[in-house]
Amino acid sequence: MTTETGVNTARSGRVVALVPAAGRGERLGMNMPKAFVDVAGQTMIARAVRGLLASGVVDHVVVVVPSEMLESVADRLPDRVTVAAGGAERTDSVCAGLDQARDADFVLVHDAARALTPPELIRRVVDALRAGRRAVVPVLPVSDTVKEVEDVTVAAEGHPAGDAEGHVCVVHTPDRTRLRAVQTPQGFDASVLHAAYDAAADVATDDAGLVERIGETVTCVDGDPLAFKITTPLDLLLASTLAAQDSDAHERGAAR
Ligand SMILES: Nc1ccn([C@@H]2O[C@H](COP(=O)(O)OP(=O)(O)OP(=O)(O)O)[C@@H](O)[C@H]2O)c(=O)n1
Ligand SMILES: C[C@](O)(CO)[C@H](O)COP(=O)(O)O
Repeated sequence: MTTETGVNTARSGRVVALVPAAGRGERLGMNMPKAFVDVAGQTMIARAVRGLLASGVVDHVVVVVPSEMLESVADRLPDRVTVAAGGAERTDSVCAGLDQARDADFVLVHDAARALTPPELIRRVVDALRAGRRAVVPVLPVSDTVKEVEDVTVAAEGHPAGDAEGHVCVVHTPDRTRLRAVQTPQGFDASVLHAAYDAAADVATDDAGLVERIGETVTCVDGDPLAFKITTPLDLLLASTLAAQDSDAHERGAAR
């Protein structure tokens, strides 16, 4: 980035990516930690790490795995990748990774479950950090109408008595043009992420949520549909199909 006076303000510094991969994968229902599930010949965690390294903008990766898998993973790590033991909640796992990223100037936090994230998206996040943004999230417009709802069995007084049978009712329809679905990697100036985690009183569903709570501005860059989170069996089917198509296309290209 260049200012009006011609001074280059691009920020240099070491980029460390944390890959929380210690989740149980309850919604996927494969009876194994989700990050170790195969997607067309490679585990989710291997795909996520390869994408980060292929971006060319990440210096080091810390994968955060269930504690019982620490030793087996440590035995077969590629260069520039280290491992930490995760915790009960995603925020605990990110905290464990952050402890191993004390030398970072910029930190990316990237779900192993977003295994097909294109390297271009990772570069967009890092470019925004280097241009001076302190917290960056990739986002997509929301295509469904989203409702805020309330369980009327636990609602405040004023609802009709007949509603108190476990109905869920709509209380509000937010303006969809102001909503975005948020992906990863989320990128941060390291000092900002450390401050957010130091101040965190409870868990949040994403890292930028903790950064918002300390009053920092979070900047949006374009996300990518391929960075979807593999959460359910349908997501896994989609990811496996896309990844298999991609490797078929590579093989056809190599055979030409
Ligand atoms: N205690 C946890 C929980 C989640 N994660 C990681 O955070 C990312 C996003 O979480 P999610 O997709 O919800 O994974 P799970 O927690 O495994 O899924 P579920 O809620 O269905 O069990 C995943 O890469 C997951 O491995 C983690 O490192 N530690
Ligand atoms: C961090 C995240 O991927 C941003 O969309 C998401 O909030 C993780 O949520 P999950 O319930 O842990 O999958």
